[in-house]
Amino acid sequence: MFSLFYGLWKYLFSKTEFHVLILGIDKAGKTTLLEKLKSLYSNLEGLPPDRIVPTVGLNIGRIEASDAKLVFWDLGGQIGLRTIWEKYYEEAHAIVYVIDAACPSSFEHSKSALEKVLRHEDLRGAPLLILANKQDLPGSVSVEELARYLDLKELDERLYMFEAVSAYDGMGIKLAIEWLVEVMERSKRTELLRIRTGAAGHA
Ligand SMILES: Nc1nc2c(ncn2[C@@H]2O[C@H](COP(=O)(O)OP(=O)(O)OP(=O)(O)O)[C@@H](O)[C@H]2O)c(=O)[nH]1
Ligand SMILES: [Mg+2]
Repeated sequence: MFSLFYGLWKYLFSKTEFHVLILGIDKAGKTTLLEKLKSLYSNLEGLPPDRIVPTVGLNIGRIEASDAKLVFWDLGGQIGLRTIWEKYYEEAHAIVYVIDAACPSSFEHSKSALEKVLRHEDLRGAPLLILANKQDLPGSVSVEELARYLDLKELDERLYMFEAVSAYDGMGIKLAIEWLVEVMERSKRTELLRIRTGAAGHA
């Protein structure tokens, strides 16, 4: 009986922990973004950009933002590492897709990798935040231009937003995270994941 009430209490009052996948092709700036998030939202000082190396495994970052707990999973974007991405899809509440907005020659590649992500059944209904990163660099394109380049057709009813950011100076990041928390809180996918974890917890 106690465990039933405790389960209900936890369900109603504890903060949901949201799992957010940071994806994008190599060198887009995913790990630099993760480190910036740590600096902006926690007492931890994130690694400076010159200490960050290409990701091979998984980097994890935990922050609290807009009264929610967020766990970020940052994966390697090199082509041979992308098969690992899908192992994390099922448990992800949302996707942050990072694009190097200062490198138009990589847009086609970024677009096809993103389309593949969006087609995956395990990510159905997951809100999508597309970040046009490296806005501190001259020549970086705006979100409008990037959206035109990508011309995504697979969005259906998915909640999504484009945001111009810089993982170096932090531009746009807080706005983007605010949006992310808000949509994760009201997305049907969050409800489904909550039911699934609840059911697993009581099995
Ligand atoms: N100017 C500028 N450079 C950036 C920014 N974000 C990342 N970079 C640089 O871009 C390069 C790649 O950054 P990473 O964070 O390692 O990229 P990644 O997406 O994690 O790459 P993989 O781990 O290989 O998938 C590094 O030289 C970073 O310093 C940014 O906002 N502005
Ligand atoms: Mg990385």
